[in-house]
Amino acid sequence: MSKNEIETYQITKSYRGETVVNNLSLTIPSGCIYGFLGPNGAGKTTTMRMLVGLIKPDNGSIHYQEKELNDNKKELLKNIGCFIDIPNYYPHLTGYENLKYIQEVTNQPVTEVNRVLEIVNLIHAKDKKVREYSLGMRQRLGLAFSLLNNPDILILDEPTNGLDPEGIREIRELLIYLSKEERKTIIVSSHILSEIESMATHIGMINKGNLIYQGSLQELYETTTDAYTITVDNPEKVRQILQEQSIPFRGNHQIVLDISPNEAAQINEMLVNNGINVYELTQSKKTLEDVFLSLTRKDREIS
Ligand SMILES: Nc1ncnc2c1ncn2[C@@H]1O[C@H](COP(=O)(O)OP(=O)(O)OP(=O)(O)O)[C@@H](O)[C@H]1O
Repeated sequence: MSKNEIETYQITKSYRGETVVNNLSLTIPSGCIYGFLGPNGAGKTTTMRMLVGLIKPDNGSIHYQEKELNDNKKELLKNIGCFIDIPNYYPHLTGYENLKYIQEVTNQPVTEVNRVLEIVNLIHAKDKKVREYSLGMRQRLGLAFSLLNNPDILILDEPTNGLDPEGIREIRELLIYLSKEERKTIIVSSHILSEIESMATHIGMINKGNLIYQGSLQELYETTTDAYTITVDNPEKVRQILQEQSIPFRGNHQIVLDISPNEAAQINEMLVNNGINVYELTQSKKTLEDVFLSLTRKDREIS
């Protein structure tokens, strides 16, 4: 198996002269959970529609294990399960009957229906009519659709949208299970950053159709600094020392520095050597939300 399951090369899509996905090159390693992040209207759904062949890029190409999507559509799509918008269910039919319909149309073994209902934890509700399902149950039924035929790749557009914390937790645990136990490669989009943070191994962030970050979650944390708040006996003198040393800081009432743990130790020592009593040096880890906002801010400054 190739190291990268999915690669896009500079894909672009415009609607009525407006570019909504711009030269986007994504690299999605095999077996990862790739959190695809971006604010509303960033181009996530459009990208995912291109990934599953629902729409074609105007430029660029999409490859699954080095095979071009357009040239091998039938073969490749068999191995991709997707959840882009909640499927149109037959509300008067049960969950089981809805899945059975698709199973028959797509000519899959009948055992697939119970298998996927078990995975998404709907087996107990399989004989309930879909119109009686909660939103969370409908979302999970949508995931069951994507799991029919046991694809290696799952492309899921905001599967936690509109769910309560319990529903979100269930989907998160399900995706972690599918990744770890069933070795699936999963692309999952969201604008709930903390959600993605708790399950993704890799991150792609887009803003206005442009890629602003891509890499492992680990790398993202390593390349970003933490915020340190310092409490001292003489804040005025500390501000003066920091200015003299050209060390940037922020905060009106408190002194906050965006620095690495090593730099924090050095600054602490330097302040003590200057006769300052340092009462407290508190580290607050940046959340993905902080990182995202600072990256989009940078992107805005550039554009
Ligand atoms: N079929 C279409 N025709 C015209 N414009 C479109 C079409 N599909 C998407 N757009 C526009 O493309 C932009 C990106 O939309 P897209 O749905 O891909 O973003 P998104 O990141 O998924 O946003 P959200 O989180 O709100 O779902 C939006 O400005 C949207 O209005």
